[in-house]
Amino acid sequence: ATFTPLTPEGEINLSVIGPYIDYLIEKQNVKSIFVNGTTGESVSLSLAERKALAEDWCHKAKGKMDQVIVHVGCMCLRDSQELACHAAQIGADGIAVISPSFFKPSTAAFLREVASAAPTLPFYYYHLPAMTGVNVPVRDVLNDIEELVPSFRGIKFSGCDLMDFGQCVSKSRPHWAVVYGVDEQLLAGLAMGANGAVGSTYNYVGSYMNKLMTAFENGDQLQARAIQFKLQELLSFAMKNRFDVGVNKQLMSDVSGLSLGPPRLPLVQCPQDYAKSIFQKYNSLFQDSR
Ligand SMILES: CC(=O)N[C@@H]([C@@H](O)[C@H](O)[C@H](O)CO)[C@@H](O)CC(=O)C(=O)O
Repeated sequence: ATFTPLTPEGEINLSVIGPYIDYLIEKQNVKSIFVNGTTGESVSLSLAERKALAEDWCHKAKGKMDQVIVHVGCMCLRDSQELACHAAQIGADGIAVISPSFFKPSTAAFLREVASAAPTLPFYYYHLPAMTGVNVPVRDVLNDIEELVPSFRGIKFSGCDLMDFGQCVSKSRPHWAVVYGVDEQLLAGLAMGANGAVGSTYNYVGSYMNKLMTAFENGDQLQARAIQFKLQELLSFAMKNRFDVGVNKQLMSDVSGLSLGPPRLPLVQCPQDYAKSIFQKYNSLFQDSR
């Protein structure tokens, strides 16, 4: 899940996107990206900014990355449809939609209507209950979902309810992706059957977490756990203080050397002292990961 590069003045900074893609591929072994999601501060961006970013990510990742999934969720159905239609025009590999969260849905009709604006694009439902407050079990959303949304191809599950996640895996079809999005417990998601991962921390621990996935596939639980525990140690250090997109983005800038800029209000920039201490913690845990 990519961060959105901003200039120090807070404007979107497209000049960073090319080097950012190269960094992810070369240093983190990350082959696919999820843009304009939570990490990308999509809810703080205008439609015009989201379109410009999506276009640039798709254009610059072409021939380099396997997939660019564009998140098009908005509070307003018409806005989501406009972004979905735009994603199809710019050659995105798929779209994802988070549930609207002010007026909370009781059916999957919103998903159906967004998907219908880009019927040829693979469609993913993005579940993030801690942020949206939409706690409808995803296993229920999946009932007859392909009749409702013929382009449905999977779930990005960023919740902690592993029973619900397991039920999604159990109900999934072979052509779906069921990817897990709580990085600090990816191993549990893999044990439950996740066939991929999307998350913010893979920006700077991607190569490491790829090793976790390989260890898991090889049945090396001790190695997989050791890697998971390191990420947990970094995040529990950060969460004791503050760990939001502002802090996360600063850490990525420090690790990668890319100038990702500040977050946009209402998020605020990470204080310098704190940025230093979290970067030190990162280096003490992951110095061999870059
Ligand atoms: C709430 C939140 O931001 N969750 C992150 C996680 O990667 C999260 O930052 C990580 O697990 C640390 O808690 C992702 O699930 C979000 C994500 O993939 C996105 O940017 O759309």
